[in-house]
Amino acid sequence: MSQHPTLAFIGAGNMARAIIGGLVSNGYPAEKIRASAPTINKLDDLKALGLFTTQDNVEAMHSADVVILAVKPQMFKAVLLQLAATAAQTKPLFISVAAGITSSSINQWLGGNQAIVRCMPNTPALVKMGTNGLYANNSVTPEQRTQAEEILSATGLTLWVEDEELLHAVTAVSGSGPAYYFLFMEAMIAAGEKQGLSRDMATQLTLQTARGAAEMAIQSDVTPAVLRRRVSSPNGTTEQAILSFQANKLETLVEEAMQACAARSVAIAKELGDD
Ligand SMILES: NC(=O)C1=CN([C@@H]2O[C@H](COP(=O)(O)OP(=O)(O)OC[C@H]3O[C@@H](n4cnc5c(N)ncnc54)[C@H](OP(=O)(O)O)[C@@H]3O)[C@@H](O)[C@H]2O)C=CC1
Ligand SMILES: O=C(O)[C@@H]1CCC=N1
Repeated sequence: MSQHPTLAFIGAGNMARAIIGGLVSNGYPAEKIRASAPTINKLDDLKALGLFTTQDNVEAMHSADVVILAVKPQMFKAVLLQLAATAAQTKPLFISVAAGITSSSINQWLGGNQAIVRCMPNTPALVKMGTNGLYANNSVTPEQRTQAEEILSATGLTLWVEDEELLHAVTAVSGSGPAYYFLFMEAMIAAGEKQGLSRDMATQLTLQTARGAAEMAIQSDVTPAVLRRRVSSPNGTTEQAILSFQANKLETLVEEAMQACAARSVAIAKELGDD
């Protein structure tokens, strides 16, 4: 990034910390990052990293070029109403990472005419392996679009959607997706242990296999389905595991889980939004 805009994180929980960690380890100057949250002692580690920390959201936002909204969706309305007066004066770029809450609700709560990028990130941002689905409202300038993309690409992949509704699907795939893989890892570790491996060995084998499979799929010019078939020798061992997954309807389980995830994102917009 040629210049480092001043960033203010409103909310400094799991997602904000993953993005901050990714940015700082990518060389983003800590003194250009501010963070606010109500429990000041939870911010000690961020302060130790060199960030300016405060309990006062308006103070964090003051003179920030980009304000990253990283509180729970339930807190959005109250927090944005508090920021509206400053937003009208300073006109920063807002980046919201909240699931469900629409850009029109955010704009309304901020008093209107605000440049808003909605981002659906994920926690692997912490290790610069994040995935960000981005949407910009009509007030976002081309320069601000580039700015948002530069900031978030320091944490991983960035892809834009032109239809905001698609962020529900992005949430179901990549926003919540790390949890599905963690669950699968938990299950593989437990099953490996049941077959006699130590917990440590089952964990190492599982995690390296997940890393290897993901890296291979990314680097390969063939689909995951082809790679799967290459592991599955005819009448071999893998075939039995795949047949067992299919008999237990893995594809249906995944589809239903992702539909439930997207439906919750739609419901959050209705329950908590003002559209
Ligand atoms: N976790 C994830 O994997 C992902 C999360 N998101 C989105 O990120 C957002 C945050 O989620 P997550 O980080 O998991 O949640 P957390 O509960 O971990 O973090 C919420 C943060 O908000 C702070 N907070 C609470 N009230 C206020 C307030 N009034 N003003 C300022 N800060 C406040 C909390 O501080 P304190 O601890 O002091 O109460 C905490 O730092 C959500 O909108 C979620 O949809 C999006 C993609 C992935
Ligand atoms: O579970 C949640 O609501 C958030 C949004 C996507 C991932 N975590």
